[in-house]
Amino acid sequence: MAPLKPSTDSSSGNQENNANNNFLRPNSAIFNSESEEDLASLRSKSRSPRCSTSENLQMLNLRDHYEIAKDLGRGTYGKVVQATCKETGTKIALKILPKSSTKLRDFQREFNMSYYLSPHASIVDSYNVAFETRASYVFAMEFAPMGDLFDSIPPQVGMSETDTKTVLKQVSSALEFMHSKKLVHRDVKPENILVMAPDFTRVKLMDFGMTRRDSAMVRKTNGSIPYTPPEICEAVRNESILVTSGADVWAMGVLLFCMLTGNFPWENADIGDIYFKEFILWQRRKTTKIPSQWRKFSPRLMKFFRKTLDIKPNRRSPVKEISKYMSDPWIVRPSDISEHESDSGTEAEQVDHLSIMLRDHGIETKVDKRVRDRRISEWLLSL
Ligand SMILES: Nc1ncnc2c1ncn2[C@@H]1O[C@H](COP(=O)(O)OP(=O)(O)OP(=O)(O)O)[C@@H](O)[C@H]1O
Repeated sequence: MAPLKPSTDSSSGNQENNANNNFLRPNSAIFNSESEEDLASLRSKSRSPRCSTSENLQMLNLRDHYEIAKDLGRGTYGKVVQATCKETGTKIALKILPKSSTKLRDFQREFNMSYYLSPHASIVDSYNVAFETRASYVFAMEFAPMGDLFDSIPPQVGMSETDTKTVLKQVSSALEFMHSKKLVHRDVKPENILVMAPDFTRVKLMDFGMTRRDSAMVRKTNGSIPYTPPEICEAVRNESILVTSGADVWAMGVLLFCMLTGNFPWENADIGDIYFKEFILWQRRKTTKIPSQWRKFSPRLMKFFRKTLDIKPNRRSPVKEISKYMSDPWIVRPSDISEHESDSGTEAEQVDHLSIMLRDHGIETKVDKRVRDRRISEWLLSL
């Protein structure tokens, strides 16, 4: 089981772009101009513009208008700073994306998405403020004094069941809202959930840089992190991939595991990852043995995981399904789990079991790794 580390960390499973560590950046392919206009007009219908917007970027000197207090976080190409507006005294967060690594179109898309979605209670409130400086594009959003959820998950311990349920209820509501608008977030992870109250009764989804229309085709330009679903992990660089809400459902399942354990379930949802392989064998009912790191969960929660973490995106439950499990216990005490373990073998036995099954299905291990992994994935999908 992989210890929980920030998923921008190069050790968190990024295989393709570790060198420049840009695997979480928005893809450049994507929204056609028609969709872009749709969003802009929807946004202006729902909220009234107050000042410089992404369609009409004003050139400003940042420090003339804002007092910068400190860095709140750095993404791959940009950063977020805490600032106070000199004119109004309002404390805000500014997302600053350098022009050297950000296309205007990508900036506009992210700002428009954030602003359009922000009326939802569990989505970060974006102000209608976007401008450019000599070197950067900038937009404003509400400031979250408690930072992001990643820092609230005790490593290798996890959060309490109550707090996890409180968070998940809000995140699933935000995702349900996005999915109802045919939008897919595509970057659900603790670093993109802001904590607004110490008891987690107010958390907010943020960072819409990767958000795209459901059913759009995008190119894979980024590597994989533990939240990336298998259908995207297996795609090669520049391959066209279909955007589906199932990607958010998968990431939500991984997020739930991380919150309850303080660990990642695997580094990559790729058949070359032993922890993923073990889980999928159980998920596809090829073994009744629950992998060890999942044994603290109740049968009801395992049922939810089985429906959420399905290899086939179209078989995954919609995010709202989580509401059916909210009143169930999720964690069983260690004394309650012997029953789950009764049919277990060692992890090594399970891996042997997989190798034998692969051999029985004619999948050689001496072919090129990518070809082999693709064949294994195809075989698993056909089970
Ligand atoms: N409104 C805010 N209030 C407080 N902290 C924030 C706020 N927005 C962002 N942060 C912090 O800054 C970090 C980076 O922000 P963000 O995810 O928007 O940047 P990014 O460049 O898109 O990152 P990534 O590389 O993950 O895509 C967040 O993980 C969070 O810790």
